[in-house]
Amino acid sequence: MEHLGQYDLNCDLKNGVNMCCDEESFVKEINTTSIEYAVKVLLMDLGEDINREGIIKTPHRVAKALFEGTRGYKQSAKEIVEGALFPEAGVDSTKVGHAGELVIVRDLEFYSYCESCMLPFYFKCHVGYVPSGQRVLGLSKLSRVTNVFAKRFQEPQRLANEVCSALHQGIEPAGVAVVLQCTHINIPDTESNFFDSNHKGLVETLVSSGSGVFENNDADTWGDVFGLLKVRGIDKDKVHVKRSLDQHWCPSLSSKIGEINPIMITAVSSILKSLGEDPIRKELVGTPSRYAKWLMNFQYCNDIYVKLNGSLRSGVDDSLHTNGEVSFDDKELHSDLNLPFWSQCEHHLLPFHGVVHIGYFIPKGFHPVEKSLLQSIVHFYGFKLQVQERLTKQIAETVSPLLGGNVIVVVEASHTCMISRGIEKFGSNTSTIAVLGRFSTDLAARTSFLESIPNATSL
Ligand SMILES: Nc1nc2c(ncn2[C@@H]2O[C@H](COP(=O)(O)OP(=O)(O)OP(=O)(O)O)[C@@H](O)[C@H]2O)c(=O)[nH]1
Ligand SMILES: [Zn+2]
Repeated sequence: MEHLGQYDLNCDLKNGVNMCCDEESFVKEINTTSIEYAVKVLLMDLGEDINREGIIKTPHRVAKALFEGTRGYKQSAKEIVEGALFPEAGVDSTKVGHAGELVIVRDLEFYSYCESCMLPFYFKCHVGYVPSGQRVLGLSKLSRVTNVFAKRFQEPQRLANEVCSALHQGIEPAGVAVVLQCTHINIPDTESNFFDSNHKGLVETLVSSGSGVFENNDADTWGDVFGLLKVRGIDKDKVHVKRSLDQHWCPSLSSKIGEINPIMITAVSSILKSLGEDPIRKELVGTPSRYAKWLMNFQYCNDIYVKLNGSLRSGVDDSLHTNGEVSFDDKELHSDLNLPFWSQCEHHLLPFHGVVHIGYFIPKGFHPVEKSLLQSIVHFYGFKLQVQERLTKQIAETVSPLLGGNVIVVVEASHTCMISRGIEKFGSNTSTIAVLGRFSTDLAARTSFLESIPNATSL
């Protein structure tokens, strides 16, 4: 069990500005100039034209998103709790000092910012407490207090400790228990495991924190918590597991950084400072390099032949080009499904990721095109500053001459910019289609391809 850091409730009050205001007034309160300047430096270092249509407003959007995503630094957990404690006697309040029964709110969904790589990470929070002093807290405040600490640069264990400690100090209950299920995007290292089909696109971790009657991992009270979390597949052995120090949560901590332009590192450090963070705080020391390295994955490069070192031709069975002589009746529909991709939304510099499905006709008895070649093309267009419609079109236009001119490409993706901020629609995802040749006129062909796409479990 991690030691509960004595959370300093008063630090909030020093600069506690109630930032639960609407977006308009929020935007007026922040000064985005320095972050916008730093984002322009980063975009230029990626080889981008900062005046091009899709990204001219990106520096402002990124600044706004970062301020929104870290507004917890300016919010006060103490104020949220103070106004929402209600008198309520427990069932057996005659027994002196009876603590009362567990109250737990489950399945609260949030995004926080990873302090190691500055990418948003998703977490599901289950937070409970055992009331004492015949008072209960307004249920929504358990979520609001969690959000104060979520909207910061965080690491899962510290996040759980801070939520637990702030609630304990605010409610003065018999004890608080917090369990977080955290998920972090994990893109392949564009050098090493680019095509590793076992690559896990998301990494997960489970953490907990307890105070008072939950201070001890083996306390009976944890039994009640896990009794109510069992239905979510969460049990004690998975949560109260001792993690070795080198078991990194953030995938960027286990990948080599290599050469990073110091100008980019300075720009990212200035972004952290503008957000009120301290870039020399030990957990943040390597973060500017790691974030710059992430961005370098999406460097501007338009020469697919260079990038795919000429393999565009070698993986193709030339007979696919004898389309003229082979009638469509002698062709069969071929589907290459679930080609993973990761990309970066050019509007917010936030990842969107998912799968690409490619359909085309091949003469009966001929070999389909190497899947790895199609995967290279998908990665080539994915690892750019993109919008999903353009990505879909570029893939279709590039594979079409290789696949005989009749292609359909479907991209299914989840956009971090629509889930972790702005409209915050958890679980939403976007599908886009591009069709060329026969697929643009033949509904039956499109339908039979779309029917071959498996139900996306989670994107
Ligand atoms: N068509 C399309 N839009 C995208 C894609 N990725 C992000 N966007 C959208 O880009 C738009 C940018 O809109 P703006 O109003 O300039 O920026 P914003 O204020 O951050 O927008 P919100 O996300 O609505 O808060 C948003 O509506 C995003 O959803 C994409 O791949 N395709
Ligand atoms: Zn991270």
